[in-house]
Amino acid sequence: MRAKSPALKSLSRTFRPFSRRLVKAATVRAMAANAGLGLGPAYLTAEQSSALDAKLMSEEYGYTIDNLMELAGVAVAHAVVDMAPNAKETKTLILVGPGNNGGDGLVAARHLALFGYEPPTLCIPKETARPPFVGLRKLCDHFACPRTDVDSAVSAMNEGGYDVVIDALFGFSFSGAPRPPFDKLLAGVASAAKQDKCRVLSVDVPSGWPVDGDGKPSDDAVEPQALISLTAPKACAKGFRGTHYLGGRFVPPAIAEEFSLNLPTYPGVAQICKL
Ligand SMILES: NC(=O)C1=CN([C@@H]2O[C@H](COP(=O)(O)OP(=O)(O)OC[C@H]3O[C@@H](n4cnc5c(N)ncnc54)[C@H](O)[C@@H]3O)[C@@H](O)[C@H]2O)[C@@H](O)CC1
Ligand SMILES: [K+]
Repeated sequence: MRAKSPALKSLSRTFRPFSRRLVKAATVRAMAANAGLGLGPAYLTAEQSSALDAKLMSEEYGYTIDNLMELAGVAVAHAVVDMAPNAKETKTLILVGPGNNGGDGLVAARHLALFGYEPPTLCIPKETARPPFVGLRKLCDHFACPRTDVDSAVSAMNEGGYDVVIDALFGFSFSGAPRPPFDKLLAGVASAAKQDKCRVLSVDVPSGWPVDGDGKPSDDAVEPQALISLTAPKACAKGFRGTHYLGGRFVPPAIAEEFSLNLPTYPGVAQICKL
């Protein structure tokens, strides 16, 4: 090893405390990020979200959609408990979409009924005829969740008939302009939220918002009071100013690292945390 010159020795003596402090600061920043205290989690694009989804359900990791949907849905139910803890006096409507986002809503309905809430009313404009949706709807019937149609749901939301509306219409696979009959339902929930007729909790993505966009696309789009991001928040939620929950406490550490998720630490045994 080459010997240090006296000048270099003196320089390194002078700067050692600072470099130690810098290293320490970097460590603290990383820890703070991991604990969700400072830098916050990564915001995923639609493409990254679906790659992450595929990884979780790959042969290597072994999750099934039923596993993930159950944990996502139970987290949604926990977010409702946080928003409206008075179970007996909370009337809930769940807008159920045709994909997995809708499946999360169906799971949440059952858990809310199990938690002692009045069984949530379901508005399912399009019944997806394959597993796990068929079974999830059957279970909701066994938990006495009533059904409503699009027109009745729109009127009731705008007349203050529900305290909480869960928007489980579309998640990270939504694209383009909403097609009928979802367009009418989205316009209905957006106007009810705007007039404070109910509190809207959106699941994973506020339905109708472009997933990779930078927020609410137009004045007519729904602006939910609360959002529960699943696994990790999506790009469109970066500027979200309402109550922002994170759920989906199922990510193996290696996947969190591979996707640089920077997830916060969930407190204790909680299924959700606030971002
Ligand atoms: N790994 C995860 O993070 C997990 C994600 N889950 C949920 O799964 C969601 C993604 O599910 P999917 O990939 O099934 O997709 P989505 O539930 O986002 O929606 C796909 C459905 O919406 C329809 N659609 C798309 N754009 C439309 C438009 N403009 N008008 C009308 N219909 C339209 C499609 O035809 C398809 O039927 C996530 O957002 C999350 O809620 C959970 O179920 C499980 C775990
Ligand atoms: K949604």
